[in-house]
Amino acid sequence: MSLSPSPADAARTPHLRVRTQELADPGDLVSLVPAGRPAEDVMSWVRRGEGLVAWGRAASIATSGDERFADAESWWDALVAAADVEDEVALPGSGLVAFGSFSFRNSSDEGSALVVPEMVVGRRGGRAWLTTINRTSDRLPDVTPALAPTGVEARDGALTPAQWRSAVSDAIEMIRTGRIGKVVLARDEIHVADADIDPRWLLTRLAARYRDTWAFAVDGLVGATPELLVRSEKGLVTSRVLAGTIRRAGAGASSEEQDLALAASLARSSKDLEEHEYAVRSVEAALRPHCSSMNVPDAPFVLNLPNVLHLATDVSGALAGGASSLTLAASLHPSAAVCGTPTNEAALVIDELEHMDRGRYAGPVGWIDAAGDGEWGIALRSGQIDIENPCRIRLFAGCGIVAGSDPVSEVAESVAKLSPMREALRDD
Ligand SMILES: C=C(O[C@H]1C=CC=C(C(=O)O)[C@@H]1O)C(=O)O
Repeated sequence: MSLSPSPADAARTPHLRVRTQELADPGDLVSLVPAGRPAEDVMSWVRRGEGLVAWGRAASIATSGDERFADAESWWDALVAAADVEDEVALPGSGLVAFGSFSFRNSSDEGSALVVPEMVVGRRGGRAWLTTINRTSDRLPDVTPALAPTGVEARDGALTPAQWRSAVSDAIEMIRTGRIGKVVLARDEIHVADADIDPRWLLTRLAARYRDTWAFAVDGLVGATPELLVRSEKGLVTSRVLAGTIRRAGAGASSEEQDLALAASLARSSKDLEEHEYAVRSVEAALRPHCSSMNVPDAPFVLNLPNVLHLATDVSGALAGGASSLTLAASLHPSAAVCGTPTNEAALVIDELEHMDRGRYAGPVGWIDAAGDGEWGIALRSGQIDIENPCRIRLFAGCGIVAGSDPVSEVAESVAKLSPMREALRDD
């Protein structure tokens, strides 16, 4: 997987002592994260009660720029080579793991990070485990309830909704003149509480309400993404591609009949099918060089979330060449689900029209283990807690724009995509 580290790198590489032991069912994973940790030291990757939660910081690297993925991977390879690991569970995600979050753009002012926690609790297929890293105690901390944010006030981010709607109109014009085929435009909003925001509160609410998403937290970035950029496990690579969205009638209000009608209209919408096709093709093109064979379904299915329905395609492949999950995530980023087609021109349009640095929103977020296996989502439906001022969180949402898009509907779709985080910040 990697070249041996140079003697100078080896001298700088921390020597981690890692122990994984089987655990009796620990109950709800998110509620195990202890109170009082800074937001940047709380980690999660949980879906339907399974996955990983972690806390503390045994080692970490901050990277940025064009080489952010490669630099993080070299650091990780050196760390793995130097670690002393005893792992009685031997499942993907047991033993040594790092959680990562990477900026959307090479030029972002917000860096990227890989963090190796001090304690990890995992559950998979009914088995649970505890991993400790450079710790002598293997006692789980006491469970303490998460704290609801109070006094939360919201304000516009870089653009007001009206300004963003006009940016969407400009994008549609650029598409009609043939400059690009598709672009994904995002907007942000700022929420400020009157005390530090507890990431455990957000995770608990997101994991309970959005069970088909991955509730993640890495380095202060917290969210519930429905989109799996890549999972790589024991030679099998999978990716869940989403693009093309319809709003549901209202939280909990939709009847089964309404949902079926909405799903049928989404599955027939030529505008959404076009938007989706761009995203699937970009994922297929990025994965193909790493796979000996691939399965790309001809037609999408409809993924039903509490706030929206999405067109979804599960792409899979047999890994050839042994790239790590992080290398695969780097090759896939940015897919047309978050950038556009053609990629470079769409990225320029994003710069021209969004007027903001996306930071880590829409970048890869997830985890990697010592074998290189891991799961990387796209950081959607999320917010970045400000590490300097943890009372403040910046939320994001974006929408794929194609020739047939309507600016007013796109603003409404962005509101629906902001709703999981807006609701998670409430105390009711
Ligand atoms: C960019 C976002 O969603 C993407 C993923 C699924 C559906 C999308 C859409 O229909 O526009 C977007 O491509 C976001 O949620 O911020």
